[in-house]
Order: sequence, then C-alpha cells, then structure tokens
Amino acid sequence: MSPSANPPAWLKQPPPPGSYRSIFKWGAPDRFHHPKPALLDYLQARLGLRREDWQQPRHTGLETIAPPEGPRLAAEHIERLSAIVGPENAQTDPFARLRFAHGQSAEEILQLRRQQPRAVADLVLHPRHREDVVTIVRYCHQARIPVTPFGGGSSVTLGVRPALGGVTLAMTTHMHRVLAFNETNQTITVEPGLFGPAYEDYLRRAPEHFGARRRYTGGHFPQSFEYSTVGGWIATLGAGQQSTYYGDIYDLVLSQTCVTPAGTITTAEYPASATGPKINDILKGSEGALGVLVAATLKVFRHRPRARRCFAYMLPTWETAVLAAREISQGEFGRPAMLRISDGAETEAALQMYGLGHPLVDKLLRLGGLPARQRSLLIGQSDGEPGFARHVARQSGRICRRLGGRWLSGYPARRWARTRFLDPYLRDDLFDMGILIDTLETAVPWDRLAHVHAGVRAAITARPRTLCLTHASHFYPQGTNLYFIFITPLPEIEDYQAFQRSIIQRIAACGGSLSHHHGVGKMMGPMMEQHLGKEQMAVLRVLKNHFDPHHIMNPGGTLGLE
Ligand SMILES: Cc1cc2nc3c(=O)[nH]c(=O)nc-3n(C[C@H](O)[C@H](O)[C@H](O)COP(=O)(O)OP(=O)(O)OC[C@H]3O[C@@H](n4cnc5c(N)ncnc54)[C@H](O)[C@@H]3O)c2cc1C
Repeated sequence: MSPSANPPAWLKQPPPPGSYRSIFKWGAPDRFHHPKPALLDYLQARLGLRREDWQQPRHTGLETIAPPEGPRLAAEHIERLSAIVGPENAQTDPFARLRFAHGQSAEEILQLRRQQPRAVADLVLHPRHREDVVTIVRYCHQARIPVTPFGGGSSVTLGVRPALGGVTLAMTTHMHRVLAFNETNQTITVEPGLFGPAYEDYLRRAPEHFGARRRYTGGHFPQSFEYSTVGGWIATLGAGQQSTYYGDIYDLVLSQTCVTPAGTITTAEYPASATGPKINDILKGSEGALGVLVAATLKVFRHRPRARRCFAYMLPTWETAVLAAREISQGEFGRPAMLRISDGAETEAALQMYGLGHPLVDKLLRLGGLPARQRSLLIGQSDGEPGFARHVARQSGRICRRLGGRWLSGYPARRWARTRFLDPYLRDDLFDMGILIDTLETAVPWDRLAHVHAGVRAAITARPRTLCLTHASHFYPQGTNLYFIFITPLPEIEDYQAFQRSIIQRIAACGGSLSHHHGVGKMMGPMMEQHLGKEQMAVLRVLKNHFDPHHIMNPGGTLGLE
C-alpha cells in the first residue's frame, strides 16, 4: 500500500521541554510541514521501501536528556566569568550546556537522536553588549579557556561544537540591536545576534523604525533565514537565495567590529579603498576562530515588492538548463535575484513538492518533447527598479525559449518562494521514519560543472537505495554552485560519517570547492590544507597566531587551524 493511502504517524506535538528533540528539532517547536502524499509515494518507489518502513517513528529523541559530566571548568572561573554578565546571564545547567553545543548537521542530529551527544559546553554566557564580550575574551585569553560564539545554531558543519568545552557565548539573547541606520549611504549597522526576520523587519519598516523616506531590504535570504543570525551569516560566508542579484554576504558587509584576544578591531566603512589587503575580508568567514563579531555594517537595497517578476521554464535537459543559466548570468542585461536550475532527478521530485506532479502535467510536458527524468526545471525571480525587473525576466525568458524551454507561468517560482522556509521541517519527519536527507554543496567554474555534477552524482548513487537530487542556485558570470541532496535509508552514525566524508572527498577530487556557502567548521576542517595548499594554510595559521595566540577561539579544528 502506498503511504499516501495510509499516511505515516507523523509526530505532531512540540517536543517535551528538556528532551533531545527540543535541541535538534528544526524551527518553531509547534510548527510542522509534513511531506506531501505524492512525495512519499515518490520516495517509497525510488528508495524501494515497504509500507511497514513508514509505520513507526524511531530514534525520535523524545527522551529527557541525560545530564552530561562536569562542568570541567574550575568553579573559580565559572564564578568570575558569571560575574561579568551577572548570574542571570550565566548557565551551567545540563540542558543549556547541551543545547548551546549543537548545530543542525545531520551528524549532530543523529547523535542526539541516539542520545549520544559528543560535545558539551562547560558554561553558557549571554553577553549583554560589546564590553561584556571584551572582558570575557580577555579573561579567557589569560586563563586559556576555549570560547565558542553561538548565533542561531544553524551551522551544518559542526561550527558551534565546543570540541574542547569551555565557554559558549549565546549572542542572540541580548546582542540584537540596531546600532545605526544611514539612509544617505544605504547602510545599517547591527549587533550580530539579530535573527533574519527581525533584521529584515527593521529594513522593510525603516520609515516606522528610523523615520526613513523609503523601505529597504537586506537581500540576504538563506533557507535558514528564520533561525540564523547576521553574525552567523558573516562568520560562515553565507549566501542567500537571492544572491545572484544582491550578492553573497561577502559582498554585503562593509565593515565590522571584532573582539579578538589580541584586541578589538573596527574596519573602515568606505565603499572601496586601495589600502592594501583588507582586514575586513580576513575577518569575514573566520567562523569565530579569530574573534567574536560584535557589530557589522551592511549594504541595504530599496525594497520594491511590486516590481518583482517570477518566471519558470521547463528545459529539455540539464545541459540546456545549465546553458540557459550561463547565458542569463553572462548576458549583461542584469541578473535575476533568484535563479535556480534542477537536474532531471530533482525536477521530478520538485514537481511533486510544488504540487505539479499531476499525470496531466506530465503528459503535457511529454507531448511537448520534455520526457521525465531528462527535463530540467528553471525558476527565477527578478527584483529591482520595475523596468529593470521586467527586462531581466523577459531576456531570461528569451534565452530559455531559444534553448527549447517551455514556459510554465510564474507559479512554480511563487510556490517555491512561499514554501522555501518550510522545506527544512520535512527533515525531522523523514528522519523519524528512517530516511536520511542531507546536503553538501560546492562552487564550480562553468567549465568544470558537468564533471563535478556527474562525478559526485555517481559517488552518491553508487550507494544502494540512494537518491541524489542536484540544483544550482547562486550564479556568477564565471560559474555557480552545485547543491547535492542525498536521500537514503537512515544509516548508523559511523556508516553515515564514512558516506558523507566520501562525498566530500569526491567533490574535492572532481575539482569543486570545499564549500560554497556553508562554511568549513570542524567538519571540513581536516581537508582545508589539501584544499588550499600548504602556503595559503600557513598564512591562515599566522593570522590565527596573531589574533588568537593561545588558540582559545572556537578551537578543536575550526577551519583546519589546529
Ligand atoms: C535548513 C538549513 C538551511 C540552510 N540554508 C542555508 C543557505 O541557504 N545559505 C547559507 O549560507 N547557509 C545555509 N545554511 C547554513 C547556516 O544556516 C549558515 O551557516 C548560517 O550562516 C549560520 O548562522 P547562525 O546564526 O545559525 O550561526 P551559528 O550556527 O550559530 O554559527 C555558525 C558559525 O559562526 C560562528 N559565529 C556565530 N556568531 C558569531 C559571532 N558573533 N562572532 C564570531 N563567530 C560567530 C560560530 O562560532 C560558528 O562557527 C542552512 C542551514 C540549515 C540547517
């Protein structure tokens, strides 16, 4: 029997307070987004599952956490550090020590589901302002205590794992203020603990908040937008889903203030400068391993929702979709904010997810010369001044049609936009039912894309009963990213680690970058030297030794620095 005829018993209650599940469950505790029946049928058929495989949730993590050992930090340190922020902003209780020790990687989730956490903080501090951070970092530097900054905790690279214990700094509790808004320069200066929705709200309602003449947008919308922070975006060199027009976070950050063991640095706020290598650039992507970001000035853009144009085309093959995306990226007519192409496998799954999996749609597409498993979905959205947005959508459409693309209306793109922040909720349900869904991503130049796509897909699908769905969603004239989603019956932890590491190795062997926007963390850290080479790693180590001579900042392998 198909799961759609008899849907699985999804967990529909918020996780019990104090449980493992309350640490790893994605998003709001009481929010759920269960897989559509058509998607379940699709997965059941493709993964060779039986009905009984969907019956009982397992390894749900509903158990109350077992108190970890420790804290290992001396009572004197705990007392003195707690006094800096006040006892109400210091935690040593078992739950806080575990909760602020975990991100959102599949590895951490599997470990929590099996009640086998691998790391725990000794002390969680909630700094109130920059001065608290300065005093904490100075104290920890002198006493050689590890410090791990924690933003939204959405890292998928073991970025927030306190591998050596010590102090974790919860940046979102107090440090989420707007420090300045400058409409003349079109910039905003914020503390790092601001979550995406609050950041965007300040900008959208700039007239109400700051008496501005216009409304603005930050243009940065990672899929984790609702539960990640400005500080985390900058520390990991993230990219939002509209980066093709607005830029990656690397492009958006004008200046920063970073508290390091060697002192506090504020970089200058010029739109450009020719004053040698930029410290501002060095601090971006430093993943808490050089210091704690306490303020950042970012570029903002005029918000014009009514100018937005959505479009979608079905291209005959992945190769023609790649060509269309390259032409759009290199056409010099302006670039869409969002552009996304899915390969044949992902297109098939996407049609189910967007509610376009109806047999009639399939028939129409087949009659139009676009057979299943080959056809490739392209969706896009252009922003900006109304004439510009219209022009970009038209030119993009011309390219798609010239390459045999069939117009699908704006619906699939609008639908994607409506549900894009909900899709991560599917992961909890699928894990409950014994299905792993995980992702890895890389950057590729255009001339290496086909090789990386084929090579990595082959490595993933060599595993029995494993699906690989791929898309590209961040475009540059010189190349793009590839985002691999792999779905397979839930493995044991060691098996998962070996499989996941083998995919990372294959990405590297095929010539993809180690990461496009997820950062490096402690997961990819061991491969940094292979990726960058000895000479570049030596520069990073010199920087580490300068900013953090006692290696207290996010130690234990971040960026491969130890
Ligand atoms: C479902 C899902 C979807 C995702 N989609 C995207 C996406 O579309 N684009 C994308 O770029 N990423 C994405 N990610 C990855 C993740 O959301 C990003 O890496 C994000 O930028 C992390 O932000 P955060 O606030 O959660 O940081 P955290 O996870 O808390 O921290 C990440 C790293 O930054 C460091 N850090 C945090 N705050 C500071 C600070 N103030 N000073 C110094 N270091 C700090 C931490 O120590 C850690 O090393 C996704 C993750 C998930 C789980």
